Amino acid sequence: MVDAADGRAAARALGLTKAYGQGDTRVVALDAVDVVIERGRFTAIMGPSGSGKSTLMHCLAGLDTATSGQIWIGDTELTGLGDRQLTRLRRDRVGFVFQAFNLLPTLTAEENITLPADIAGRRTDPAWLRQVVETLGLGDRLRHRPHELSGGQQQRVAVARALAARPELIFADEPTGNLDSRAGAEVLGFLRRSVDELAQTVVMVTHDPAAASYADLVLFLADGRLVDRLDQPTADAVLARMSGFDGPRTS
Ligand SMILES: Nc1ncnc2c1ncn2[C@@H]1O[C@H](COP(=O)(O)OP(=O)(O)OP(=O)(O)O)[C@@H](O)[C@H]1O
Repeated sequence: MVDAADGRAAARALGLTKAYGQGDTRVVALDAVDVVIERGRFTAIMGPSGSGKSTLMHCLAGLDTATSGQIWIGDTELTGLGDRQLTRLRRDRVGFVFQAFNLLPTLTAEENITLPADIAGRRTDPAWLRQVVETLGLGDRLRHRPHELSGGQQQRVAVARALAARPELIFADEPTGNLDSRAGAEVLGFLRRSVDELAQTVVMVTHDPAAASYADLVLFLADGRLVDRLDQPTADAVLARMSGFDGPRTS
């Protein structure tokens, strides 16, 4: 295991606590979480509904701020950064894939992939883009608009968009939630390849043990705490661990 000072950490948190609301309505979504996300690995975050998975991802990605504790991406401490600095950090160093593909319908696949860089006034490295497109099997789909693509292909475009700027970290929140199991498996296979062949770092929140089995490591949350981890997970082993926690979601 890597400790918080290790250079292999793509992101890390120490004593990360996140509370919402005040007084009687106060909810502690994360309770003093220490976590290390290793570079060049595929990490899945699992746990029952309400256990804090999305909150953890949002805090690590700089989309939400901590109530207390510290968070780093690489060597940059997020806690203490202002909104503008956080926005720049997310834009330059983090890629996102969500359950909804969030593609612009009037743009081609290629235009969607390069849109974030275009908006930031930056050129996407053509050699890298070619490699991403090839790895994701999108070479013959670049001129298509989203409605001409299957759900799985649209999500692959969204993954390519997240990879285009060569981010230090990709966060994926239920990336297969809108896909049937075959298309979901395909997208997960491509996320896996982006780690194995493009040396990317992926953190994925999922409810699905089969999806988690594509990861190198599964972190389990329950009631806002990290309660377990599983290396080289299989779907069966993930399911067995899940059944040990409070009220795992079956849907
Ligand atoms: N903006 C918010 N305001 C108040 N409470 C919140 C907010 N966001 C999350 N919570 C609460 O924090 C806790 C953790 O929520 P979170 O969304 O991180 O869980 P999760 O594990 O991602 O759940 P799910 O699997 O259902 O998406 C829950 O009790 C939730 O109700």
